[in-house]
Amino acid sequence: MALPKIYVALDCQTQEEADQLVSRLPSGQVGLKVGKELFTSIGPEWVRKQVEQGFSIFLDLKFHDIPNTVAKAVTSAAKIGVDIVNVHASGGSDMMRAAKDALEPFDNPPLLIAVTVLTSMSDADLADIGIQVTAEQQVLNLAKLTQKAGLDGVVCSAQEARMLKDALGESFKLVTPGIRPANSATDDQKRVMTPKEAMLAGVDYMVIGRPITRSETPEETVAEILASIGE
Ligand SMILES: O=c1ccn([C@@H]2O[C@H](COP(=O)(O)O)[C@@H](O)[C@H]2O)c(=O)[nH]1
Repeated sequence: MALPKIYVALDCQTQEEADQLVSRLPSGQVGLKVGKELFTSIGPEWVRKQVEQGFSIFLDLKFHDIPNTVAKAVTSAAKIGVDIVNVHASGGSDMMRAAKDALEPFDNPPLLIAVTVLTSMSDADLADIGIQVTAEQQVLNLAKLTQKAGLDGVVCSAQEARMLKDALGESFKLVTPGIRPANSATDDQKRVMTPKEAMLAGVDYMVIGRPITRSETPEETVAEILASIGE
């Protein structure tokens, strides 16, 4: 079954807040992205419950560790029944291959995606950590490494989407946070695009958090965003 185009980032602290938000989202039209904040607060049981209720889940824990540890972590994620799980591409080829191999025994494994350069980082931020190429070049380098390791795609900014589709093919999946409807605050995101621009650039799945979760009327904001991308 096709996965939803938009995953709502449920960045909150408590089960009550998460339940309240989920109750205002149209199931079947959007997926849920569970990241470090919520997962560390309330754990896998709540995520399993959302899977049982029919939500598609992107478990965004960005595993980055030695190959054995990451392989075991993605196995645990697949057992929860999530549709997308991710690792950091900068963990290297051996780590990414170990994660991919760990998903082999599953009949219906999640998409395995690698984070390239966080959408909150600019060229200057990369220079600060000793990376002397542009964010765009580093995204391309890590995306090539990811594809060679056999993963399904990458997390990147929608700004890099067209370049990656041209270089790596249409079937290589692109998952893009840093999505901001026109006139929304960019917050801590530095490489951003609107939902419509992202769709035109060829993005497969968009992650949108605060523009929806901070809205007084999240259901209406989701409806407006879906309409803007023709969904
Ligand atoms: O490069 C990345 C990787 C992950 N994220 C996550 O996506 C959401 C974005 O939330 P917004 O409120 O729409 O900014 C958040 O959960 C991040 O952890 C990312 O932003 N960039």
